[in-house]
Amino acid sequence: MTEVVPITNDDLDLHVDEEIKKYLDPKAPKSFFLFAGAGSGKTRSLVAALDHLRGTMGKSLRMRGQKVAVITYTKAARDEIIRRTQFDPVIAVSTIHSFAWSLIEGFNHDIREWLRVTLNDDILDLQAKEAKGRAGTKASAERLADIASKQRRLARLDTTKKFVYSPDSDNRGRDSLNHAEVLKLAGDFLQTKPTLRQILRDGYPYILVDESQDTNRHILEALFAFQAVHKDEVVVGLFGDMMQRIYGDGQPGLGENLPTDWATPTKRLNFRCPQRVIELINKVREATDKQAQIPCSTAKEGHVRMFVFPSEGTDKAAAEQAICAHMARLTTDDDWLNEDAVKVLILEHRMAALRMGFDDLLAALYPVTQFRTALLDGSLPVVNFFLNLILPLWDAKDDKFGVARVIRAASPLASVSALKDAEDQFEQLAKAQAGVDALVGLLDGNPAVTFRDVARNVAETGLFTIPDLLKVALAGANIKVTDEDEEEERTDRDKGIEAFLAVPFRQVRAYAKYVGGKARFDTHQGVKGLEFPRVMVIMDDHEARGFLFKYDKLFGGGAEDNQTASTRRLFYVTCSRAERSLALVAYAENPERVKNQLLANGWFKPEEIIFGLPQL
Ligand SMILES: Nc1ncnc2c1ncn2[C@@H]1O[C@H](COP(=O)(O)OP(=O)(O)OP(=O)(O)O)[C@@H](O)[C@H]1O
Repeated sequence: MTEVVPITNDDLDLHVDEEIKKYLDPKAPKSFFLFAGAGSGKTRSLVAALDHLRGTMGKSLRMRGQKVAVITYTKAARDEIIRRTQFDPVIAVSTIHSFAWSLIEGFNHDIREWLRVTLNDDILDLQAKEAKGRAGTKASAERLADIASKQRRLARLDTTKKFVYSPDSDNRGRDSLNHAEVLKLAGDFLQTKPTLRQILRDGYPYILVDESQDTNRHILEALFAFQAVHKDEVVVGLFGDMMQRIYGDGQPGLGENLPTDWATPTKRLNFRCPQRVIELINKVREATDKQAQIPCSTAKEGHVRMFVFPSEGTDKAAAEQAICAHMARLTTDDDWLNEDAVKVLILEHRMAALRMGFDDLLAALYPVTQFRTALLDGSLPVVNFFLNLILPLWDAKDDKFGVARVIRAASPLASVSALKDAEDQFEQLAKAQAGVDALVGLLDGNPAVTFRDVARNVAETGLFTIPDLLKVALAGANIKVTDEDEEEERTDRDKGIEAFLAVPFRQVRAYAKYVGGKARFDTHQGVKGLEFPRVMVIMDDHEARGFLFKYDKLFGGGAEDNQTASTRRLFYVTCSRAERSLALVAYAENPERVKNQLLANGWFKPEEIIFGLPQL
């Protein structure tokens, strides 16, 4: 095992930031591609570049009405960069979807014609498939429905005056564009419309893209085309790491065959991880581009342990608790015993839901495609009725001011107009109080109360206005479905809400913690760009039921294919989040095979691999 030795000179990569400053010189702009390993300070270099631009160019950019465009992968990353650049309006930070929409919004005629061609092509394609396929099958029924829906949309095009889009919603309106269309439209328009390229050049002479290994390929290709035409007037700067490409949207060979006028600075240090973690991620990376990182001078030795359990028959909660205790002893870091101080990475939201206790809630609503995004970001109205009104009210039951706050803000019984119209205001307020008492009476000491019980209770007292979708579900609650055909006719949405209403109300608390970002759990994919002192990575193919990633295959010496490669990249991302110590937990179908492979591939020392419950 090649040991990594910390560097004595942490300035090894300092020249990169200086070079970037030169590329940003408006008299000699040079586009660049800064690709480097995890924790090497790419985001830091991005912020340094922005600070430099604000300091040297801020005034002239403002005078010309220009801005620096920064494209981030997530909203959280966007907010972080906005914060780190002190909310300076000259820095326009957006996610790829907002950026794309800002380019094409208002080009209604061009959008219409683009959609006309695209929809026609799609319909022809589907019709050809239908002609070849078998009639009467599920696939055929879906194809026919798809054709009909595209034809309806086509017929509507001429009456659509203005196309609308929101980067943060499901865009289900008549005149809405969907997320994929907006990215493709922006990509196509930028490639084919010189006017749009000029608008972009005049508005944004600097375009910096973070996490560009995962940035949508249509937009990246268009940015390359844009840069090629305006290379002496603009700078496009791409930041990223191909080893951290974990979404399918990016450009696979990004960085290969870069135009010769692009600069390619790189960084070799890792400022985040301890030595042992860097040694591991260098090994993991060996199978791809062999880029090895060097620890910075202050890097501690650090700890890594790999725990392997059979996927069947293991009490996972107990195992994970024992691992925390073991890690606390091994690292002499008692924060491993503090739930809130350990970041636990799971593959699927379901794995967090099971561990936290909102699995029924998730299982009911997650399958409803139109609900999914809102469910995971905490903005789904049918759940938020319980989350934002009922839960805070119940929590405030012993605090009369707290109760009054919720009631005044949201109860129609205590609204200004209700009180004004009431003959007797005290009587009116007593009605609201009776509603509160009925609700608290139902919830107190009664863990089995379901969302439906709560909704009915509130509907009876009129304490809050029930969202329409819940009203629909309550209306149908007593009607039994008589046969399979009838069941088929019901929408997934209605079935999902019905299942949700049968779930115990108390699951909403754990759900609130998870979507509020306060849980110790996060997904493997969701922590890209972040860092935590103690990281536990849970790898459980069976529980995750995923088909994109398979840890059994990565650890068990399976064939080297796309799935193994993407799992290896995901593993690299998760391991490289650790600032101090790292516990890896694999629930394997064949622990014996995993054991032999792990011992053979040299990623871990024998004493770092633990089978079954660790001894304290
Ligand atoms: N030159 C430096 N001196 C001291 N600390 C640094 C330096 N560069 C980066 N860091 C620190 O190292 C950590 C990782 O930096 P950063 O998040 O910018 O890396 P990254 O390359 O964007 O990582 P990743 O690709 O893993 O998301 C941060 O805590 C950052 O403050």
